Order: sequence, then structure tokens, then C-alpha cells
Amino acid sequence: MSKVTTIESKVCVAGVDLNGLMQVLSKHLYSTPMVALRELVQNAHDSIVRRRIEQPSWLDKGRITVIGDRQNKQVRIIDTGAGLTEYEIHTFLATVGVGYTRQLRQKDDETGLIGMFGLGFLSAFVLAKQVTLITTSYQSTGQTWCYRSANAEQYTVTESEPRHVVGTEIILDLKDEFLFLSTQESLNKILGRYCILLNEPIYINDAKEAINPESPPWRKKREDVVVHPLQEQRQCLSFAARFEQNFEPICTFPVIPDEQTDVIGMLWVQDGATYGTSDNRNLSIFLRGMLLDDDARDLLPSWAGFIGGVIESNRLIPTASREDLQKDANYYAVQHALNESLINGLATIAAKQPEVWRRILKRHNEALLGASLCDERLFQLLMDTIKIPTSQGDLTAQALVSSHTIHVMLGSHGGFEDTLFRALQVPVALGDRYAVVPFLRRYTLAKKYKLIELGTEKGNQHLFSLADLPANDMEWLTKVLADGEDIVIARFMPIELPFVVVIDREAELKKRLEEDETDKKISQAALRLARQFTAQITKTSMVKLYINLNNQAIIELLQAFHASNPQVEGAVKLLKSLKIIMSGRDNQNQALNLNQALIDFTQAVQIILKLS
Ligand SMILES: Nc1ncnc2c1ncn2[C@@H]1O[C@H](COP(=O)(O)OP(=O)(O)OP(=O)(O)O)[C@@H](O)[C@H]1O
Repeated sequence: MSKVTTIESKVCVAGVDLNGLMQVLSKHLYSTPMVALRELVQNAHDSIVRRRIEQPSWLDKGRITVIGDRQNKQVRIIDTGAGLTEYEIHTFLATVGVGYTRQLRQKDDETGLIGMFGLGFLSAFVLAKQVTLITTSYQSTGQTWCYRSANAEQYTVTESEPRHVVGTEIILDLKDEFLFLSTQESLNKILGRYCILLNEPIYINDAKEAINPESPPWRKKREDVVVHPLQEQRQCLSFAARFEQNFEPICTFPVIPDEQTDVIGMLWVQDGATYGTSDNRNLSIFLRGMLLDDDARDLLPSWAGFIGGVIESNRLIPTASREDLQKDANYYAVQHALNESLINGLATIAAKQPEVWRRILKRHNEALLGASLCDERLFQLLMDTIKIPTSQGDLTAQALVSSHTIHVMLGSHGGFEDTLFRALQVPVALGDRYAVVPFLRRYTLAKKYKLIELGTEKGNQHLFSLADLPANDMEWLTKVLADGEDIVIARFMPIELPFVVVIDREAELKKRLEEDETDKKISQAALRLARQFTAQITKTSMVKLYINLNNQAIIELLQAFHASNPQVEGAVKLLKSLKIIMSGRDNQNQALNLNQALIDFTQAVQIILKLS
């Protein structure tokens, strides 16, 4: 057995470089120094809330005034809140990491108080060479205290002339680089952004009107203010427009809280066309009335690239910088509630405002096509109205149905599928466009239709019924008509079409991936994934020439060949050049020389004319 020696251990206390820590907290906690103004206004707000809680006899309206004093190079923040006693200045204001607000919140968190970390006041020292706080507590109205500090580390507290006005005034002697904050314009801009939903009115300089005069529409509902629905709609749209810089909102709908979250607010659909992958999501989050983040797009579903919103919640927990959120259960509950509100909102618009709904579909058809694949309810809502890009323009899926079947082409527009279906006068969906194939798979499953994916072997089997010819006919047809394509004898519609050059889209994809690999155009990881799919594709020949035995020209061509008719040469020239001209974009084979085909075509016409 090994011998264990115990050495007496001593508990040590870690040292703190107070100056270094202060620098980190005050200078590096926030992404911008402007946040200091937000923190001080927030303290003013919390102090008013505290006074309402602790001094029920105080029934006045709270007031926060922010004054930019250019002459004295100062910004002053004045509130009619609870004020501080001398003891409270030392214990809460001057002690980093301790705040009275947190204690109050621990008793009751539904009060609307915002502060919790006991750090925000420090940020004043980022902006100011000296910070002065003059305060009179509601608990001792005859005493006024003056706190003063240049670095938050050393400070003085002295009693000054009693003011007999309860509340606090903070005076920031601005550092030179922040002198611009003393202009009305800067204050309006910064506080207008952060504090627009704050519950207490904020006045800048001697302005008669607060910068946050208006309750947001959802609060009006709570306050039971009765508004005509049309007027309400207009108010909602103009409120939304304040938060949407790049687009006009088309319509708004409310965010509805559920048992898991208290989130409330509004969402809107942006005007301005989007494509399937556009991401213009825009979400501002306010916590207890204070802006936390105006780019919180991750809370919206990823398919909602055309949605904007503004929400507020008292339960979301901010990080200490109050610029981001903790990703806890509350966060995910809000995410869920937004998804639900969005789907319900779209459904309500579709049912109640058909004109607006049409406009939404027009602007965001492609994005909605993708969205419908993310949620069954959206799919149900959209499946009959959403438009699919087809060979005949944008059509509803229902308009694509012919004999209980929908055709989708996997190749790009202008391929053989196009020729065939143009001849058939049946629209065919463009499968290379965003979300079209998965949408149609789901649609045909729901409606019990057949989906034919053209260009795949399985899809082609539905179009062409295979037929047979004697070997010497096959050999002759290959010799006179093929340019390296495999000849397939079949019968198909329309009978007017003598043949069609068919590209195997799966083999085409395989070839493209192989080329991409050599060009290193796509990452190895993506290539490996794609290869798992293409490995199942064993075919190498990509091009087939389907010859239509139902076509009169083919029938008579074979008859002329059997009868050794000398005029067969002109007919062959005509048909072969027709094949090359028709193969259009699929004609990537250098042997299929379009110029030669046109020459042959001209000669064939000359032969016919000579004969007649
Ligand atoms: N204008 C004010 N009026 C009255 N008390 C104030 C005022 N400003 C600050 N205080 C007191 O000082 C404490 C510390 O303020 P500080 O801004 O550092 O932190 P906080 O507001 O509590 O929390 P957070 O760091 O989350 O903002 C507050 O909890 C409050 O008790």
C-alpha cells in the first residue's frame, strides 16, 4: 500500500486589481460607449419604479429629463425617483456588483424594474472625466447628498444644501471625445433608439413632448383603449415603420404569448420582393421597455426572411452588457411563440384580408414556397394558392395537373422536356427552381396525384412505352439519325413528334459533380455527401434518341428504307437536321453541329423541290 502524505492546506483569497477590474467593466463590457446613457436612464427609470413601490402615497407621474449642456460640456440626467440616502450611496451606488434594484426584484420580479447586475453606473466613467450625483431620498427629504468621483474607485460623499425635491440628478462632465453627446440631436437619436418603449416619459432639454409619448399598440390593448379596427391597423403599420428601415410593412399581426412565455409585440410582412433564400429578418427586442438588441433575427424562424418585428418580454435574461440574451428556456419559449404567432398571423390575413394576402403572395411567393415545407399548417394554407414556376409561366400546382399527373423537369429550362411538353401543350414545372421538387412531392402525396420527374429513368418510363424493331432497321436508324446517342424505339405522345433527344438528368448531375471535383469548385465535405447520392447512378450514357413509332414521318421513312426508295436520302437529311435544331440547349455534343444541320436542312428543301 502506498503511503499518503497529507500536507496541511491553507485557504487563500484571490487578489483583485480593482483598477484593472474597473477598467474592464467600464470600458470593455459594452460594445459602444453610448450605452452609458442607456444605463443612466435605466437607473432613473428603476428609481421611479422603486419610489412607486415604497412610497404608495406618491401618486405623481414619474419624469426623466436629459439635458445636453454644450456650454458647460455636460450631460445631466434628472429623475423624480426614490433618491438615495447616504448609507445607500455607499452600499449600492459605490459598491460594484451590488444594487438595491436586484434586492427589490428578488422580492417581486413583476414590477418592471430593469437593473440586476449592479454594474451599469460604472459606464458613466467611460463618458465623463467626473461624475457628480446629487440626490434626495424620499426617506429623508430634508437631506441632500452629493457623490463625486473621477474614476469610480475613489469618491467623496458630502451633504449639500437641502433641495426639498425628491429624486436624483447625475452630472457628467464629458470627456472631449464625447462632447457631441451634449447636442439635442445626439440625445434624441441615442435615447430615441434605446428608450422608445420605456414606461416612464423621457424629455430631452426643454422639449414639451417626451421622446416616448406613445404606448405601443399591444400595450394600448392591455390598457383597454378602444380604437376602431381601421385606425388600429394604421397605427400598427406606422409603429412598425419606425423599426423597419429598408422596407415598408405590408400588414402587421400581434405576437401572442402562451403559458410558457410572456412575450408580446407585433410582427409584420415586409414589402419588397424576396427570393427563396433572401434573409431580411429584422427583430428588435425590448426588455422591460429598454432596447436590448435590434438584430435578434435568430428568434424568428429561418424561413421567415421577409418578416420584421418588435417584441418585449420581462422574462428574457440579458447578459451583463445587456446587449445579448441568455439562451435559456425562456429564449426558446419566445422563439416558439414567435413561430406560432407568425403562422397564425399569416392564416388570419389569408382569411380576413384577401387583397393584402394576394400582395404577400406576389412579393414572397418563392420564400413562402420554401416556408410551406417547414410547417404542415403553412403547407395547408398555401398549397392551393402558391404559384409554381412552370414552362408556361407561374401557375398554381392545380393548374399543372393533367390526367391526375404533374410533370416536373429536373433539367434547366429549354431542355428536351420543354420541347416535348410544348408539343403536348401541357405545362411542366421547373424542378431546378427553389423548393419546387419537394413542394410538388408533398402536394401530389396530399392530393393523391402522380408526380413524374422527367429526366430520371423512372420518370421517362411514364412518358415512353418501349417498342421493338428488327435489328437491321435499328442499325440503319442509328447510322442515319444518331450522333452518338443510344437509339430507343418507343411510342409516345404527341404523335406529331418524330423523335426526341433525351438527356439523362441523373447522369448529367453525376458528370457535373465529377467536373466540379476536378475544378475543386465545391468543398470536399459537400462533394462526399453528393457522391453518396450519385454513387447509385451507374449509367454512363447520358443521351438517348427516342424514336416515335406512332409518328407518320418515321413510319414512312422505314417503309422507304425497306423499298430502297432513292428519295430516302432527302427525308433523312431533313429529319436529322430537325433533330439537331430541336435539341436546343441540350445540344452540348460538338458532333451535333447546328450550322451543318441548317445547311442540310436547306439542301433537303432543294432536293424536294427538284423532285417535284
Ligand atoms: N438615479 C438613481 N436613483 C436612485 N438610485 C440609483 C440611481 N442610479 C443608481 N442607483 C442605485 O445604485 C445601484 C447600482 O446601480 P447600477 O447602475 O450600477 O446597477 P443596477 O442598475 O442595479 O444594475 P445593472 O448593472 O443591471 O444596471 C442601483 O441598484 C440603485 O440602487
